[in-house]
Amino acid sequence: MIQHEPDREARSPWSQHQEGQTVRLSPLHAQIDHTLRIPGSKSFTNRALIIAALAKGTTRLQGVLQSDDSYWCMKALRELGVHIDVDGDTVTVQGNEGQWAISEAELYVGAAGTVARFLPSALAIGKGVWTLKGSRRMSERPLTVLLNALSSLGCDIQYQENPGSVPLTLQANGLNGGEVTVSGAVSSQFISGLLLAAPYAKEPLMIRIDGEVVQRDYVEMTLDMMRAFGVKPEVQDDGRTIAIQPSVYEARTLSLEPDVSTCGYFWALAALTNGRIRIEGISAQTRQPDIELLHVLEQMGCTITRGETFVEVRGTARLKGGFTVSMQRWSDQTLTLAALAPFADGPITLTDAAHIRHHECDRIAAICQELRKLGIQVEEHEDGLTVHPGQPQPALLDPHDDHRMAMALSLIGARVNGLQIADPGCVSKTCPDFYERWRDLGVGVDFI
Ligand SMILES: O=C(O)C1=C[C@@H](OP(=O)(O)O)[C@@H](O)[C@H](O)C1
Ligand SMILES: C=C(OP(=O)(O)O)C(=O)O
Repeated sequence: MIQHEPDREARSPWSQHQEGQTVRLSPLHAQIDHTLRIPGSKSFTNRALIIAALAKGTTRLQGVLQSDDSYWCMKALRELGVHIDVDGDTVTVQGNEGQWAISEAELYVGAAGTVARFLPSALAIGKGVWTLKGSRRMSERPLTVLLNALSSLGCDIQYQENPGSVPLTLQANGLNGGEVTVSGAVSSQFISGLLLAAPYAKEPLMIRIDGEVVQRDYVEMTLDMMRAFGVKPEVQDDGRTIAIQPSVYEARTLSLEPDVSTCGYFWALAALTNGRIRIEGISAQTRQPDIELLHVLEQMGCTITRGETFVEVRGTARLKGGFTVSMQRWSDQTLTLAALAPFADGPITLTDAAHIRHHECDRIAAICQELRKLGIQVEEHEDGLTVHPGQPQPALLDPHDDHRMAMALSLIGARVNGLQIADPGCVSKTCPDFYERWRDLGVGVDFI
């Protein structure tokens, strides 16, 4: 029934659903008119945790996300001897000034791209031997570009199964400085990973970026977070070269923004059901690239109010389609738009997102497959898809063990009676209580 067996080991204790569950959704019983708060950004959470671990002093983070991705990040850091105290969404981290207390350990990164791509460089600055393991899917996701860069800077990497992927053993004796060239054409996280550790290289490190970077704003988020902890990256050559002097992160007290990628599902729900959703604690000026969704919702006929500390979306009786949009900068919302598209009055084409074939699943193939199960006409392209207007028919859908597939497809369940999604627990990667939130907004949610 479900083709893509979930990798249960990658679900953390913060996951809220049991094995074998399916969720059955039914349309809203009243129009949505709500103000919400959304948990902290996964991207800021894991950047802040890793920097705080490397910092001098005790950092206090507020608005930390509690989900699988942040759980595996904290667990790995704890296994490296970092003291982390969690009190709700407030987390205190005692920094190690770049010296890992435990010099031999096996670390599990789960299905978290941020942990798999940020931890190797942070380990490479230390002295020790560490084994990195991850979910089944993680061993298929690209890592070679980052690992080659680390090898060229003096880190020894042995692969246990396939060259260029986890599981692997990393033997480090400090990260050399100098120059390294890295491509961000498949993932921006390779560049972010190198940057996060760069202040602790033995000599100044110059990172040269080769070619176009997908989702470049995530690199800017990394640079912003480094600056917030007192390190001053020197960005030159239109952002293509970044120099980092040997320096130390200084502990801070920081409040993290809500996760705009998660906000996207809630704004899209208002768009789709002609409702109103205001999300507090976020400004449209955020660095998080998925905020771009607002422009497309506007183009589709929604009304957006951008306050200083909130963003509100009001839906429309008929969504407008008939356009093409490049998802290169904010591709985590590709699935959200693909799920809205059948309800628009013209086809929607999403382009420049070939890299999402390397995310939690091959997202382009997966969304096409699932939309077709609903009777929707879809064309798959190498770098995206075209979705045609149609009336989705209820079906049992497979989220391919991908949180964003489940959350995006759940939008359709707010309009189509009896839509079922297998393994709803996969939402715990970034939003463990997604279905409870959906239910609180009036969508019918039954676990069967
Ligand atoms: O650095 C980050 O926090 C992220 C970078 C992006 O990944 P890629 O650059 O690998 O596409 C994004 O899709 C992911 O959800 C978070
Ligand atoms: C691509 C994603 O995650 P990761 O950090 O694992 O790359 C995502 O959350 O959509």
